[in-house]
Amino acid sequence: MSEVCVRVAVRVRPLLPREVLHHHRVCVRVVPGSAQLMLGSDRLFSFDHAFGPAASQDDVYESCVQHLVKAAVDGYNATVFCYGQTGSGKTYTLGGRNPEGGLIDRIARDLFVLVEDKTKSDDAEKVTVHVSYMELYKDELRDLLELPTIHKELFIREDERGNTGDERPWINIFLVSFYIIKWIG
Ligand SMILES: Nc1ncnc2c1ncn2[C@@H]1O[C@H](COP(=O)(O)OP(=O)(O)OP(=O)(O)O)[C@@H](O)[C@H]1O
Repeated sequence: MSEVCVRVAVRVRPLLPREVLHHHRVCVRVVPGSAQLMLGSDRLFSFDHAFGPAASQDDVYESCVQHLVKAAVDGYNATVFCYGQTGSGKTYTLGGRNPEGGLIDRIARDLFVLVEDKTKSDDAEKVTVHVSYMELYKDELRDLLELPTIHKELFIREDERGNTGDERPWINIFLVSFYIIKWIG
């Protein structure tokens, strides 16, 4: 695995139909064959990965995320997060409401394949997968696995070992085991 702990990818989304209609123009472009982005004609920014408007969800997943799923199953901590201004494509990239699916779909698919492989190996241990799904919007925390709580005050707490999520019932945590989802909240 790479020695670098934090890697940054930039993704330029295509113009939306309404932007084309309003004659908006793209002002950034990926320098071909590089991980650099040119803003205007002379401002160059370097990243670990740079994806242009034609990049697919698979391109992003396979270059930036897939190896982290493997690492997580091998016992490493891994975090992937999207950051950007409103409308820049964070939800799209993660997988919200588009037929191609996104990172979350691909992570879930590969995670269970890897977990299943692991449980078949000779030194197999019991593997459990937990999932929580929350959104921090402005200063409000929303539990996306229990929409009726959307207007409740929710908190994230850490225990003495730095683990989050033990503060149930604040945030729902579901135990997921081989595609069977059981409520343990
Ligand atoms: N790579 C892409 N290819 C095609 N359409 C995209 C792409 N990225 C984003 N879009 C479209 O751009 C619009 C805005 O994207 P999205 O909702 O993902 O932004 P966001 O960063 O999550 O915004 P917000 O912070 O407001 O929730 C959506 O209509 C989405 O379908």
